[in-house]
Amino acid sequence: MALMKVEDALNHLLDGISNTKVQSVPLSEASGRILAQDMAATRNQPPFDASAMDGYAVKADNLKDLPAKLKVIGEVPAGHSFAGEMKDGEAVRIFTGAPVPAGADAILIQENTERDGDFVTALEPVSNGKFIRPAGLDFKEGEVTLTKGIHLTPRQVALGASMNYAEIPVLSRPKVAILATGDELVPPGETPAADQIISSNNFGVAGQAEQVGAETLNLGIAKDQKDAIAAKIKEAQDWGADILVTIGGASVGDHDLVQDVLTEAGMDLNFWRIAMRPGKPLMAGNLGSMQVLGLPGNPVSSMVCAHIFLQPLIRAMLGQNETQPLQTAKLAMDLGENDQRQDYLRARLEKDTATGQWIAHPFSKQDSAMMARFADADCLIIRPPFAPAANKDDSCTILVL
Ligand SMILES: Nc1nc2c(c(=O)[nH]1)N[C@H]1C(S)=C(S)[C@@H](COP(=O)(O)OP(=O)(O)OC[C@H]3O[C@@H](n4cnc5c(N)ncnc54)[C@H](O)[C@@H]3O)O[C@H]1N2
Ligand code: MOO
Repeated sequence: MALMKVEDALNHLLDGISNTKVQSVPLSEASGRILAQDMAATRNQPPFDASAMDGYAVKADNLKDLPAKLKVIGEVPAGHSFAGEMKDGEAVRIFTGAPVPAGADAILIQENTERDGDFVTALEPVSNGKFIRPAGLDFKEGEVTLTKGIHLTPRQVALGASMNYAEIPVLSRPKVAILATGDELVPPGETPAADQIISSNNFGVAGQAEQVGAETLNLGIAKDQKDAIAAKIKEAQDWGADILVTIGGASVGDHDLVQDVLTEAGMDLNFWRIAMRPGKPLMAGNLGSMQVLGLPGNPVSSMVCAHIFLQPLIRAMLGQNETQPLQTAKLAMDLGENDQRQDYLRARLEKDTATGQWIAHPFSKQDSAMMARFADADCLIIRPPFAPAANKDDSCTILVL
């Protein structure tokens, strides 16, 4: 079977993906979510002409000849209104956020006054409208201030609150169930037998899924037995997974059963085996409405495939279709010519202090089982299939991790 190009596989995977599942969440849970509908203000903000300062509501014309003595006819704190109308020669004591009394057209800050009993003397002039926030200054009723599809930041959540929404309609988080497979695996914290290792990939993959907005379910570890794997697939379906991610058992060995079990359960295979390194045995398919992504078991392979395939899939389900931005760096060493598989070389980044450019140092060992090296990497150097040999200082394409 020929290997499929990464780009073609990604196009197949993302073709027709969307998510129309919408839920309402309280404001306290809205930050970081994707807004599912336009949101219009249900009121003006401020809802009235409001004082921006602590001082006196005045008529600006009364302050032409200074000092000007005005009679203080009342007081209006925030949350209260002044009943009645102010006339020439009068002032109302006012505080920040309070509605401006009828008849007043400016706020004189208290620092520019002298108070004496029921009278206040203005020491400075004030222009018409000074320190008054007109009704609707911030936003007006009916105005769409939050548009569908945005990634809600804390600022936008605060805006939603000030528009008087207690809940916000957001796209549901894609549900990603993650299954590790293999007789050799035990969960972290247990005592493995001499021939066993610790299952680690599922935690890294879950973290990557959550990073881009998914909800995850750790299905644990299935032994290399068909019925054990089948039971876990059923568990994913019962949970309502949008995506089932399997880890391991994707290759061609006698104990690589995952694809067989999925096929027996009714999966339509989308693609299998990609021209990439690491990640060659990657598989994708559909089991009913559930997307299935079969990641290779080697720890670095599963993590790189999650970057290149799982994260874009989740993001597409959240309507976020732009691709991960790639950058360029200078190579710190010569590289030989590449074969048919697109290479993702683990590398450390260093900043050239003279030019400000990134310099990428590929690790000398690139074994896809070496998680400690991968954890230390800053980027992946992407080398297309059949890339010619490259020299130190040549430009290279990197994906910053
Ligand atoms: N004859 C061939 N053999 C292999 C090929 C091939 O094309 N022909 N491909 C190789 C490549 S490339 C990869 S990658 C691996 C992937 O194989 P599987 O997806 O079947 O993975 P496993 O065999 O189950 O495991 C590989 C390796 O990773 C460890 N592993 C698995 N799951 C976990 C986990 N959850 N946490 C930590 N480590 C895990 C497992 O113990 C193995 O050491 O196949 C090559 N073989
Ligand atoms: O290409 Mo496989 O994904 O090691 O290491």
